[in-house]
Amino acid sequence: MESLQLSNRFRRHAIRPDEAQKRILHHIRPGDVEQVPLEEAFGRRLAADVFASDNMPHFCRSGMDGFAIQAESTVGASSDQPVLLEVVESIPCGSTPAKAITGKTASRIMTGAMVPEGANAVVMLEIAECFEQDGKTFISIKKEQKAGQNVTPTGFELAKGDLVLEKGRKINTGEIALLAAFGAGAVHVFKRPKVAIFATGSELLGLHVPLEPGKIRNSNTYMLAAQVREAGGIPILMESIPDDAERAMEKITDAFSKADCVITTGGVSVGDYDIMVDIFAAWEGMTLFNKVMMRPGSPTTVGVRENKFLFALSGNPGACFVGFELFVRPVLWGMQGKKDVLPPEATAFSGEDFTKVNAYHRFVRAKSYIEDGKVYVKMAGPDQSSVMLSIKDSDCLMVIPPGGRGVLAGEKVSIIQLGVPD
Ligand SMILES: Nc1nc2c(c(=O)[nH]1)N[C@H]1C(S)=C(S)[C@@H](COP(=O)(O)OP(=O)(O)OC[C@H]3O[C@@H](n4cnc5c(N)ncnc54)[C@H](O)[C@@H]3O)O[C@H]1N2
Ligand code: MOO
Ligand SMILES: [Mg+2]
Repeated sequence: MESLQLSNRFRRHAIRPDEAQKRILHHIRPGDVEQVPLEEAFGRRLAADVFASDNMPHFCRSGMDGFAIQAESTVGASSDQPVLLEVVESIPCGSTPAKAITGKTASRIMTGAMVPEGANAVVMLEIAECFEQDGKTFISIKKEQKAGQNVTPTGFELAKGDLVLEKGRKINTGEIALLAAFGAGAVHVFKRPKVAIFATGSELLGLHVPLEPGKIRNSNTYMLAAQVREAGGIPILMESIPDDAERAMEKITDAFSKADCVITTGGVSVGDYDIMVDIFAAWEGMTLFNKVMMRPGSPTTVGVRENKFLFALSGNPGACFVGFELFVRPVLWGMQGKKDVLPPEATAFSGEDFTKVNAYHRFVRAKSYIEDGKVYVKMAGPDQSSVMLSIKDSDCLMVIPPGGRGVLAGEKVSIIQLGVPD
């Protein structure tokens, strides 16, 4: 990096939030791949498509405890004229039947066991009356049975070779079950991106010291670490940087060698001690944007250096939170191979008037609820950029377009969903 020119304050050019995201998307690259045991794969993202290695199920399977029969053998069966079938064997789970079924025979079968050749239905144990005669076992069936009943055909769920899970998909509970079923003891997944997090500001205190006048505890680092973790990354909590641009530059440069991307919070606006402005003026990376037409988080600045991102988020907790969701999450997702990386958008009905409009898009921390089968959203609390409290109560961001008169109660509003399972 070049030497700092502290007087060289950045000239700012505000761009729309969607344009800012577009610039970011252009630079996202999937990260490295590693192999992990299946039991450690939960929450990771697949680095390759997974195809069915066998039919699922790979044999025709009984869905009930009962008797495997040929449905046709029960044609005309009634209470007056029950059909009698000789029971020729008993098939437990895990074994292969020895005898084929004919129109005159049946086999005792357990749930999950392999249906014998010739059989196409299973009669539930409760329906078939069992009796012994001349040393042989018989069942009597008093009702016609349908072909296919209580039988799961081979390949009912998947055929061998079917695409089961796409590359980039998150391994959740259902995926784990499928991978185990296909014998994937180890899975290729994208590495979790390592994210160095710096707070900047001489007012910041550690968590274990008492408050002092004019100082606050550094909460953003921990909030961001939680967001990073939730987005699949590994947070590296760096020591806070005092308002000293030279030292900040050294520490940030050093962090680039250890982490896959770097986030800073604070010091990005136009204050005398807003050192991130000087960093972006002096660094060797490419600055993608240094102002976004959005509230909160308008001074958010993002750059790329050797394919690694530097996100300078606002110090105000509300703005820091929103900046992460709009700009950092897509990158962390993309590095883990996720296909759709922009935060999921939807529409809901506004549960209240929101008329605080300005020239920029507003991303309002909001809470959704369902009433009469419709999804409504309301502000999660005071929405100033400096407010922390409303973050914990928000499950979406209401998107209020610039200009106009805002959104009235009952009108449709765009929302960005937060924390949606993906
Ligand atoms: N004259 C102007 N002033 C401001 C403008 C502007 O355009 N002209 N922009 C405002 C906007 S919008 C925002 S957002 C903030 C951005 O501030 P910075 O990103 O420079 O952040 P700081 O100045 O460092 O701190 C702001 C605020 O946040 C608190 N903070 C900082 N770091 C943390 C942390 N790690 N944990 C918790 N809280 C933190 C800090 O103490 C300040 O209260 O600038 C406006 N000003
Ligand atoms: O853009 Mo700032 O983050 O509103 O206060
Ligand atoms: Mg500032």
